[in-house]
Amino acid sequence: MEATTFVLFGATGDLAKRKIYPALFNLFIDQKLPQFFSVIGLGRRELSNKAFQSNVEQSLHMFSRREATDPIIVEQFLSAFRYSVLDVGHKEDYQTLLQLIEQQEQELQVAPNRMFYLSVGPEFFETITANIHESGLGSTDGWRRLVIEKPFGHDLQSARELNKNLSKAFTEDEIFRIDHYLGKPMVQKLEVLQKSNPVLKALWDNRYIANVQITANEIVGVEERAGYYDHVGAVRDMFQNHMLQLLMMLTIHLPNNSTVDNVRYKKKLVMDSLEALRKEDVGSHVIRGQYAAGTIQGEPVVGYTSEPNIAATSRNDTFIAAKLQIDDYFWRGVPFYIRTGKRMKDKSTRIVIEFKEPLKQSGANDDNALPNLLVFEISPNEGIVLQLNSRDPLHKGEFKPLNIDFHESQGNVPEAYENLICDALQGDSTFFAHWDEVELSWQWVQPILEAYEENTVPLHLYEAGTYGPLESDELLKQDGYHWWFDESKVAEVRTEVSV
Ligand SMILES: NC(=O)C1=CN([C@@H]2O[C@H](COP(=O)(O)OP(=O)(O)OC[C@H]3O[C@@H](n4cnc5c(N)ncnc54)[C@H](OP(=O)(O)O)[C@@H]3O)[C@@H](O)[C@H]2O)C=CC1
Ligand SMILES: O=C1O[C@H](COP(=O)(O)O)[C@@H](O)[C@H](O)[C@H]1O
Repeated sequence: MEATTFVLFGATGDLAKRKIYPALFNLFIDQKLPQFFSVIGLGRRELSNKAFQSNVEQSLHMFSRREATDPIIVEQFLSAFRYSVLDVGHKEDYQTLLQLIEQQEQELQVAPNRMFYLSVGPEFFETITANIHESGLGSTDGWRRLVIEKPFGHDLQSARELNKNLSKAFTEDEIFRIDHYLGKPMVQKLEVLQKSNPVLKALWDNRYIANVQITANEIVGVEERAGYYDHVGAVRDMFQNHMLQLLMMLTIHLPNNSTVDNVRYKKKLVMDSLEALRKEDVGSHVIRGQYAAGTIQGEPVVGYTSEPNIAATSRNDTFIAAKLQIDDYFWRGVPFYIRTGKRMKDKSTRIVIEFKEPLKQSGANDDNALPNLLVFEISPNEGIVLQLNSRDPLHKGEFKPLNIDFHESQGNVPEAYENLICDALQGDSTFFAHWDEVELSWQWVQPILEAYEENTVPLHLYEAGTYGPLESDELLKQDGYHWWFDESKVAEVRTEVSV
């Protein structure tokens, strides 16, 4: 891997501490960092290199999946870290930074490859990229890359504005937009599983698939993020980015030897084929929810509007469920149900593919036959389950579901940020969001944002510790389906199964 200077804006922040340093450490242990690799951390507060290194070390002890117990290894890792004071609006700080980077590149005699990682609030993105451009930091003989964190805009118009401004300093090929769901190992496997397994490939369309359910349930509430969350809600925080990315990754049809460009092109095709939602139809396709007080894992929790720093009158959404249709050759007629919410009963991110039931249609004695399901468990555990119908040896003539269940051992699974940072260092943008996808995603959700803004869609309260408003069940019920694996339904299925 080529020599790299990793320039980290926001080096004293939460994301750096919880995700970026642990990811770099794990990559270091796995020998996946370039031989010549240095990190320059930036922030407004004054810190010596030593104090910065000590903060980084602390974050490893708190958040790394691998223990940072060997002092020699930890010392080697930390020796790559330097700190420089930078206020994003102070042009002179960029000159100091440039001198520091050039001095290091010369001392080490390495190529001037620079990766600028913006782990700061989105309000700084434009100022920082403009200053990188003007200061000469971006004028390098080596490569330069920009890594940015979501949110990429607040709506369609602001996203376009942001992109226009970023494009003044970096080309699309140089911009790596992180969507951490694309770094999750199971999401990265979706592409390979589908394109490299004829058995799945053959079933991957509307002839065999009845419906698809994509769920990201969270137990946590708004936590300390009121200032951010109360302005974005579930639709912007999770749906526009992570959930639509999951939809794209699942539904693209790729050739065996697909390239980054294929993946991006096919994702764009999916988004282009999504049936547009008219503002007046949002009420019949989208369920908006907000959590009320309830009980989670035996503990009482307050409702959203009683959370610290949330106004008692807030109508912000903490839950969304939506029905989408892709109008293309492969998926026409297959409903995709997507939901995500905070303060739900359990933490689970999964995709369930429910297959059609030709047996039912043939009039066979199939009262206890369940549909075939293929389940991708994304988190907290990673696994794949295939539910088939088998013969019940005790009750001849009846079916007995059989689950083929593979779960990855958790210790072996790299964190999303490890995968993504490693890819960005190699210049591989397969698992980063291209501007086309981002723009089309905002375009699709824009009528929802407007309907919410105009309050033309009901806001359903749901008790914390449940699976969201009952209306979300109705969304599927009207098509003859139900959400799989909500706990009560699992119990139902298990009763049928446990003979
Ligand atoms: N935390 C998380 O889990 C996630 C965060 N994100 C995104 O990552 C980004 C960073 O979030 P997070 O780490 O939580 O934010 P924090 O508020 O914890 O950190 C912000 C960082 O920005 C620096 N900063 C603030 N103002 C300035 C300034 N004027 N000049 C220079 N540096 C400044 C701060 O350093 P100092 O005070 O020293 O100046 C600090 O290092 C955001 O875009 C967020 O949306 C995305 C997904 C998850
Ligand atoms: O991006 C975000 O994701 C987290 C959920 O991520 P996960 O990896 O734990 O599933 C969510 O809590 C947060 O609100 C959102 O900003």
